[in-house]
Amino acid sequence: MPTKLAYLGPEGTFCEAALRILAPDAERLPCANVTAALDAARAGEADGAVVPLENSVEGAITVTLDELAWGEPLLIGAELLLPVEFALLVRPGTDLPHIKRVYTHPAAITQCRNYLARELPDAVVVAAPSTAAAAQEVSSPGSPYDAAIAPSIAGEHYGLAELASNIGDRDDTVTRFVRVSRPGALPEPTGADRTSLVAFLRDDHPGALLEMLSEFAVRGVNLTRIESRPTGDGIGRYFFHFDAEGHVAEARVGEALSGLHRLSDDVRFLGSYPRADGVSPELRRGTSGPDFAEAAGWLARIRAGRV
Ligand SMILES: O=C(O)C(=O)Cc1ccccc1
Repeated sequence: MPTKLAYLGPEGTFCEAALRILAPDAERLPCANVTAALDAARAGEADGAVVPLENSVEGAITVTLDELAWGEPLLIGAELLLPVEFALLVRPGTDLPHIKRVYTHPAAITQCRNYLARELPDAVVVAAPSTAAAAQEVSSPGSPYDAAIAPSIAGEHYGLAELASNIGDRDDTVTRFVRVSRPGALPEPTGADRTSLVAFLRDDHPGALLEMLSEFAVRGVNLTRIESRPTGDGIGRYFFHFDAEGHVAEARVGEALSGLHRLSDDVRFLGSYPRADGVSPELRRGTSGPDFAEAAGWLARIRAGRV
């Protein structure tokens, strides 16, 4: 039976492009937003979902971080780094001076800031559920929007003209997408893996975050992302997202996570999965699997009085 994956639709989003690379044979279920895509995976309407997690210019896609932290647990099983290029798409015949209202996903607004300031300084820019949703809307005859910022492919799909190409502030922008599914067996360690988790503070005190970070530091686990997100319980209340190098099956990562578990209110494991860039961690002396095994053997010996 082919896999069915939900994603941030409609057809023509960057998310769809990511899904096609991550799972070329999967059946695709376009959803109106990230929450709907993850809920489809949670409810079993799909076997999983592909959603954007962060991009190299603007940072986190916070809706994804928050969705993964709350609600029914989902596990990340794969990631993909997708270069993103933005096009300015219009109904055929529209030219630049006639563009008063631009529609696109918030991540595209922040990544095309210079172009918008330079070429369309007076245009109102409105947030859309996705880039392709914006293109689809602009293609409808009575649309209040004059242009969409979206991938070129969305322009082709919805019959729009490409008025300007590659309008991102940087031409090396990359978005990280993840494939998530309901909890099950983890991918095997590959030697170049990433582990994602969220941790909730037990109590607020000086050094609380430092204590969490120390659990990684003392075991030689490098972090690749750390994010604080509000818990919603009032100003100043935060929880933390971590991406760490390595797989939970490895001693140094596993022990860091159990250390974190001991001092946190709650730790939600979000998965261990192969890194898209294939980079293996540089292990510091004394932090390899055999080092941990040797130390455990030593401890067992001295506990048995064999000194
Ligand atoms: O709206 C899309 O096409 C997405 O997949 C989300 C997004 C938007 C802008 C940059 C990267 C991802």
